[in-house]
Amino acid sequence: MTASIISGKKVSDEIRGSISDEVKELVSKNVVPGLAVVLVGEDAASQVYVRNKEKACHDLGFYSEVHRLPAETSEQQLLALVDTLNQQDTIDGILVQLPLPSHINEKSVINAISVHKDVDGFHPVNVGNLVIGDDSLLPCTPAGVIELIKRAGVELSGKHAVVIGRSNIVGKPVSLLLQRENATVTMCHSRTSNMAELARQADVLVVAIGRANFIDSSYVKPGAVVIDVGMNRLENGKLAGDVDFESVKEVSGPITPVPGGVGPMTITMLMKNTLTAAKRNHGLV
Ligand SMILES: Nc1nc2c(c(=O)[nH]1)N[C@@H](CN(C=O)c1ccc(C(=O)N[C@@H](CCC(=O)O)C(=O)O)cc1)CN2
Repeated sequence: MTASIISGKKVSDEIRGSISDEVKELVSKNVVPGLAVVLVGEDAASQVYVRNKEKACHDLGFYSEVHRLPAETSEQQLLALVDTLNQQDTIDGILVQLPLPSHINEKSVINAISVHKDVDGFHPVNVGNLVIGDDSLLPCTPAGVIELIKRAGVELSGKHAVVIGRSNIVGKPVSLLLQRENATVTMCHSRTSNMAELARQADVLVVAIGRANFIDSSYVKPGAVVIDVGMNRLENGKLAGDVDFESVKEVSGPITPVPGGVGPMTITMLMKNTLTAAKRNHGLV
């Protein structure tokens, strides 16, 4: 039997509806959440994502600034812009779109963003708070993954979750958030020798490896929930996830599609973080 689809678009629209209502309330108090997005270079995928973020801001009534800088921008020039945005009262959240050109040190840039305006949740202080379980701005894609699982009605407590991939922006934080929901978490990565065997033990399988259609049905326990974080642009221009959707949906439980799954949730969680930052910056929480 074909699996049910977890629609990130549908869940995202529901959450954005709530965000829009909250923004209207804030605006009535003369508070307009402001997001600054910085894009360095001409990476095509990044341009799409930044455009999606800008549109979400406009749709939800946020103030939005997008700074599009040439690829030749120096690290110092970028750091100077971040410093200016840190001090700008109309800006509650700042993000610098990744990846950056190789001559710029990503860690230096992330560290330069004010912790309170770090709506990506990448700053070491926010990451540290995530690790120890303290309140923090959460990284958007991991937070979106958890929200999708919960809204699909999946109980995580006591379940075995297997995360394939250990990146700083997805694999590691999503593993921590799954633990926070009392799942038992196995993290697989490029050096894992028995990945398929471990993946088949998962009640919930989260895949974030950046390899198109890599995970087929041989990695999936019948009925397991499958969350595909992959975002791979194929030579024909189409988007593919890390999961071979057509094969896996015949054995899995609820599964996210690509596009229309985790991607829209990333943007929505960014809007949620920006709203939270705005309320905090104005002493409303
Ligand atoms: N500073 C950041 N950089 C990057 C992040 C991030 O969270 N912060 N994450 C990824 C890219 N990403 C956000 O920027 C992102 C990826 C995909 C989507 C999305 O909406 N995908 C759509 C399809 C879009 C398309 O047509 O290509 C979908 O899956 O339905 C949004 C955001 C790396 N960089």
